[in-house]
Amino acid sequence: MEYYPYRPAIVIPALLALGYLVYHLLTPSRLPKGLPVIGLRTSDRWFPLLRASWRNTLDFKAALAEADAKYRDQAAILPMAGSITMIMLPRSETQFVVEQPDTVLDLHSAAIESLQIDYTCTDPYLVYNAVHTKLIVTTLTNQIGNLVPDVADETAWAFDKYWGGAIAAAGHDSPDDDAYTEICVYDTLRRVIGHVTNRVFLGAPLCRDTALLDVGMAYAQDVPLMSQVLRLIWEPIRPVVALFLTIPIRFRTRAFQKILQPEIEQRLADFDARQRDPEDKSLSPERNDFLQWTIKQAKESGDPYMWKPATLAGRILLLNFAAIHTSSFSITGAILDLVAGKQAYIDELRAEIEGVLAEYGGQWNKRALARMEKLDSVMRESARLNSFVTVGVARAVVAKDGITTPSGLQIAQGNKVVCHAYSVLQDSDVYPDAQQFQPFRFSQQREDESVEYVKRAAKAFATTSNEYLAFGHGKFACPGRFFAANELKLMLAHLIVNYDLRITEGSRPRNMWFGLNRVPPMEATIGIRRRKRAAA
Ligand code: HEM
Repeated sequence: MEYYPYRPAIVIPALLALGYLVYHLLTPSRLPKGLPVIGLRTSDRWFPLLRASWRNTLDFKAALAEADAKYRDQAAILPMAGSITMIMLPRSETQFVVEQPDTVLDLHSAAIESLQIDYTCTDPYLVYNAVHTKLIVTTLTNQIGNLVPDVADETAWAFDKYWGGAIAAAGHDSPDDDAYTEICVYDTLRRVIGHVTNRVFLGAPLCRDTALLDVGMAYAQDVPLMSQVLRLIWEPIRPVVALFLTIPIRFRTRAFQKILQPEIEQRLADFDARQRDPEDKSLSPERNDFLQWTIKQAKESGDPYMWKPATLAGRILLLNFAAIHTSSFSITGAILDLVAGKQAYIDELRAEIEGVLAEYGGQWNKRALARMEKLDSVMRESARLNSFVTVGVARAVVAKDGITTPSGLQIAQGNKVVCHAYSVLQDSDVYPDAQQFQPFRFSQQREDESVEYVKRAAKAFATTSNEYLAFGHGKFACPGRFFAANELKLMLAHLIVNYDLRITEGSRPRNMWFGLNRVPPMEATIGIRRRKRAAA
């Protein structure tokens, strides 16, 4: 009993707590002085920043409402537990942020910190040297048209597997059965998206390897979760704690690499053989998918590290991380919005899709998709209402001398700035009746011929602006957005033409908040049945 205070279970946490306090007292704050703090109450006399940060973390929606009500036109400090304290700039300065070069305000440094890449990525160099992003901007975006038949084929196959399969399993697949089958929107759609997106990343048959997709999805779930936990841990001990916390991530990365290894080795051997003899008829034709483009890019770099199977597989895993959750959230939101809307919306969409497709002989292609402006409008309107981006264009101040904003605020190196996104997307001065889902809001604006063409075209799903940060904005806006827009539109069109959705007008399950982000209700279910006389 007399040794009680010296027990390790007491001494170690006490020392850690003391170290934490000393470390913070000795580390000078880099935040600008005199800025108001979002989430702060006048009664907060002790640890005001800490208390504000917990308040904001527990109710980030309320923090954003306060930011919008009080600090629309002035900068404010936005503390969050487990995140570097952010500086939220006034709405008028979003354009200033997106115009800064990455030597001044950097997206990558912000993302590396936010996702704790040094711990959550088994090879952080893949992110520090993100050459796959260049391939998205160039090759993937240029190939969208050529990839449409593959995307259409995989979409049809995957919907048949998950939606058709659920209908059959419920015993409702006979032609005269009118009953609806209940399916979970997010769970089925993330699988459909996993197959379709990996058709483009890896080609068939690998894109149908459910073990590969499961590992990729689990990795994409682990990274945001673990990075959130890691950011809560005191920096000096974080590397040690991370060794244990990231075991599942290392396990999944290894499993992903192992599944891909034979394919990568075969492709590398074929690539070399083709280089030696381009006329070699014994080789199968060169594939047109992301893995193949990455191999070519790696070989052109001349650096053997770049074509190591682990490097190539690591890049595909990172792409799965960037593409699948974002796209799944987006289409889940759109389906839930449509189901909670009116049958007339679906009828109008079907008329557009079937009309345009008939003009192209029933064949999907990029031009046909571009002409489906109502479909495009539904995706943009749903992203406006449900975007996971709540504070946008997060950038780390990397310039040695910091930056001075247009309003004269001096922000030192090492800080992170963010801009208003959610409150703008939900602002009725910007989007009239902003709380309402108006599926054809943007297609109606595009029809208005009194407005010049460029401004009308700027209402397309993938077009970004200061008022529409769902894909970010400026030079570092999401590079995959043009591909995502095409893929998601094709999927939505496919399901609208081939399935009936049970409309539950006015009752849409609410989105959820996960730290800084908003995500769709992942358990939400809807009623579906195969449409009679399906046309596509
Ligand atoms: C609806 C689907 C998608 C949404 C809503 C979305 C959204 C975003 C956002 C908000 C950013 C950060 C931009 C910024 O901070 O300014 C981003 C970055 C990124 N996205 Fe997407 N994304 C989607 C689909 C995709 C797809 C399909 C790919 C890959 C093919 C992709 C690849 C990336 C990459 C690599 C980055 C980082 C860019 C960089 O490091 O410069 N995204 N995305």
